[in-house]
Parts: sequence; C-alpha cells; structure tokens
Amino acid sequence: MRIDVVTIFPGYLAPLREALLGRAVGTGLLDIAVHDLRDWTHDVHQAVDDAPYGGGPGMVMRPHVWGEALDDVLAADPRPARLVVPTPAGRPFTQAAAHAYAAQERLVFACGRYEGIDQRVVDHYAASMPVDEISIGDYVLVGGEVAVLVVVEAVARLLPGVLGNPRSAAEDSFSDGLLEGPAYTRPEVWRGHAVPEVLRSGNHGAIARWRRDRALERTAERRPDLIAALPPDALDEADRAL
Ligand SMILES: N#Cc1c(-c2ccc3ccn(Cc4ccc(CN5CCCCC5)cc4)c3c2)n[nH]c1N
Repeated sequence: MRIDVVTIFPGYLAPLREALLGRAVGTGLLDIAVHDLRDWTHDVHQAVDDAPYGGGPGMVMRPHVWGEALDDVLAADPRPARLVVPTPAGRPFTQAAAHAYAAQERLVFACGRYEGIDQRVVDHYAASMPVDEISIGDYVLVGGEVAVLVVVEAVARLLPGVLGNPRSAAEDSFSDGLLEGPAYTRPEVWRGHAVPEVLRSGNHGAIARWRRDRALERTAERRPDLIAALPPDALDEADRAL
C-alpha cells in the first residue's frame, strides 16, 4: 500500500517513521510519502489561506494550491487512490473503515489547518475518484495531521505482516462488536491485587466464558450503543444470562 500525506507541517508526521509503522515502511509493506503543501505555492509569503467568503472566524485554505499539489501527488503513481480528508464535520472513522482502507492500493490524505480546506477541493476530486471526509472523534483538533496518524496506524496494523501476531488484529476490540475485557500478566499478585483465579486454571472453556462475560459487562457499562447495535443473533443464551 502507498500512502501520501499533504500537509503544511510535514514534521507532524514524523511518528510514521517510528516503531511498528517504521518497520512496515522499512520492509516494504508500506510506502509513505509526506509532502509540504507550501512547495506548491508561488508567492514570496507561500500563502495557503485566505479570509472566508460570508465572514466567520479564522481563515480557509485556498483551493488552487491544493489543486496543484493533489494533481501532482496523484499523478506520481498510477495506482487507484482514495482521497481522505480529515475534518470535524466528517463521517466517524471506525474499525470497519480501517478494514476498508486496508484493502485500498493507495490512500492520499489532505491535512487541513485553519478552519479547513475550501469545499471545492473535495467537490472537484469527488467527480473523478473516491473521496472521504472523516472525523476521528467528537472533539475539535487544530488540524488534520493527528487524525492522519490515527488513521494510518489503525489501517497499517491490519496489513498482513505488519503485526507480529496476526491474531491481535483478528481479536481486536470491535472485531466482535464488543470492547475487550481486562488483561493480566505476571506477577500473580501485585500490591495485593491477585490475577483472577480462572485465568490460572488452565480451563480454556471457563477462561473463554469469563473473558466474554467481562467484555459484555464492560461494553454494557461503557458503550451501551455497541450492545444496541449487535445483530439479534450475536448474544447466546449464556450471554443473555449475564
Ligand atoms: N478528523 C478530524 C478532526 C478535526 C480536524 C480535522 C482537520 C482539520 C483542519 C482544520 N481543523 C481545525 C478546525 C477547527 C474547528 C473547525 C470548526 N469551525 C467552527 C466555527 C466555524 C468554522 C469552522 C474547523 C476546523 C481541523 C480539525 N477536529 N476534530 C476531529 N475529530
């Protein structure tokens, strides 16, 4: 998979070269290119923003700079691409979206700043390619770069060969519609807190049941919306008895 990121703060994307993602790039599983939007400006001030039509707070990113940048970035690789534009007004980015993006040959991220990117940029490219305006959560950031880091990590870990243990991705939170339950490791007792007995019993059936019960309890307490969204046949009799 190839990932391109266009931003006025390329340094914000440095974490993409670290750890798990850095290894994925190093082993050729992932090809990441970060581009400075200001490279496509032609004025001495390298202006990328202007006042919003109709008034309102802050500045809006100008369409012509984005158009020149995205035209060049898209033309640099023949693979079909999906343009992803983080915005507070975007559709929620979910684990399902991460799986969908992991199946893409190429993702191009447009990182806005200020009050966002002139809408005509999205509208223009949506006429010729898939374009997603996404949000990583119901809070307001200062720009799209952090959202790109979140999305790229969520997607890259799903690519075959990136995670050391592929079962991790398969058994993710949300993979069965529930939050995962508590996890424990040595020592058996830590500051007077003991590991639940069942986890040391070797009884794999009982362990699976215990883990499912804790996941259901945690999900019902913290994310009742996920319980409500479960398909009718998702909960078995033992689940319902909880
Ligand atoms: N993903 C994601 C995000 C983002 C995100 C993503 C991308 C950009 C580009 C710029 N910003 C800053 C910003 C901040 C506020 C507003 C809303 N204003 C309200 C008053 C009228 C004008 C518009 C717009 C833009 C961004 C924020 N925030 N939260 C997420 N989950």
